[in-house]
Amino acid sequence: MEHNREVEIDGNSNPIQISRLALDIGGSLIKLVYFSRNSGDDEDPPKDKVGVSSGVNGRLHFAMFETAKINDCLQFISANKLLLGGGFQHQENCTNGMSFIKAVNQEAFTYLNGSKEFVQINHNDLYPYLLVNIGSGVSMIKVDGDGKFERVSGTSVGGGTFWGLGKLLTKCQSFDELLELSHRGDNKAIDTLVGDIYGGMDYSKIGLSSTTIASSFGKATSHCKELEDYKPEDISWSLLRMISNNIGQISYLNALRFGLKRIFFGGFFIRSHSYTMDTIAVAVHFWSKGEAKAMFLRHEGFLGALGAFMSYERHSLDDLVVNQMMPLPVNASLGTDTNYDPLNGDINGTESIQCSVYRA
Ligand SMILES: Nc1ncnc2c1ncn2[C@@H]1O[C@H](COP(=O)(O)OP(=O)(O)O)[C@@H](O)[C@H]1O
Ligand SMILES: CC(C)(COP(=O)(O)O)[C@@H](O)C(=O)NCCC(=O)O
Repeated sequence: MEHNREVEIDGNSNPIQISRLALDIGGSLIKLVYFSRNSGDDEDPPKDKVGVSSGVNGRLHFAMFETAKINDCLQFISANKLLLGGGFQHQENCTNGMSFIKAVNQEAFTYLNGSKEFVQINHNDLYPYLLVNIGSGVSMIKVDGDGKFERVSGTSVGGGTFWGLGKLLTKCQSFDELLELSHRGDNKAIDTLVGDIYGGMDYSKIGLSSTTIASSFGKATSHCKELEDYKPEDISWSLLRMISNNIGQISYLNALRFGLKRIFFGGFFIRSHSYTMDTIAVAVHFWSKGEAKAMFLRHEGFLGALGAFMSYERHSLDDLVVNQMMPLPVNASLGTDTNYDPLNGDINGTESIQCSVYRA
């Protein structure tokens, strides 16, 4: 079922036609992806002599809401006249969403020593890979080809654990606040390091440096300290490292199990956060001795919604072409922020990119 509505949301009172909307309702967050075609562009574009359509030009929009505040989402859909139709979330959609990386440039990247390096995906050399979706919990999916996948593992220690434990331990009121705290944290105050056990020295015999975490939260066992004696920023940083490290390690073990060299990490837990990506990338590099690579995605949190979007009955997986990978924030405050860097910024649910949709 398709819905086309005239709606004015472009700030210039130009009508924007919303052609299709996909929704992924997760344990923590609702993700929305919708396409608005340029005013004047025909929903049924002409075909050439051999039947190839010229495509519909428009923008692909991304939006995110907390699942607990589903009414805000419904209000957004209603206010913007985005009528719900067709999108629904299930495991398959996560892997369908991965075909987005084939449609766009500068979507997948590696993260090492604090810098992103975008990787041009070679379609003939994409499979097999491990997809690790870090949402409320974590799912690990071995992907062997288009539509060929198997859930091989998972762990309940995921994004919900970080946010849930972090909220209890730091009294933070939002996920963003908790993440922000971690920037100022020092895990030495809470984690027991190898050096704490071995008199400040590396344990070179077994290849562990003095700064390696020997026991996450190990110092919190101290009898003379209570929760109030620890800084919330140190707790946040230790928690983030513990969870990211653990996911990195389990991911590597699963990659090893199936001989996979490439691991893509998705899910809204990552939020393009430098410490999170760095910890995961270092864990994969460390455990695989450099054999396996951690890859991240610019639209990491939207794989399920993109999968639903790309599963539309009348649109095959290959019919989305992002012809200009220049994201423009739809959010007015971001739009006027001259420091906003679309390739490095966190897509916090408000972004749109130029694209064309082709009929299969
Ligand atoms: N604004 C936010 N509010 C709550 N959680 C957030 C937010 N931004 C990122 N997260 C993280 O993202 C996780 C949810 O990721 P997501 O991929 O949307 O999974 P789900 O489909 O289970 O909702 C949360 O558990 C939390 O760690
Ligand atoms: C149940 C889920 C697939 C739901 O996905 P989510 O909403 O967390 O993105 C996921 O939370 C999960 O795989 N949890 C780990 C379960 C386990 O293997 O132990």
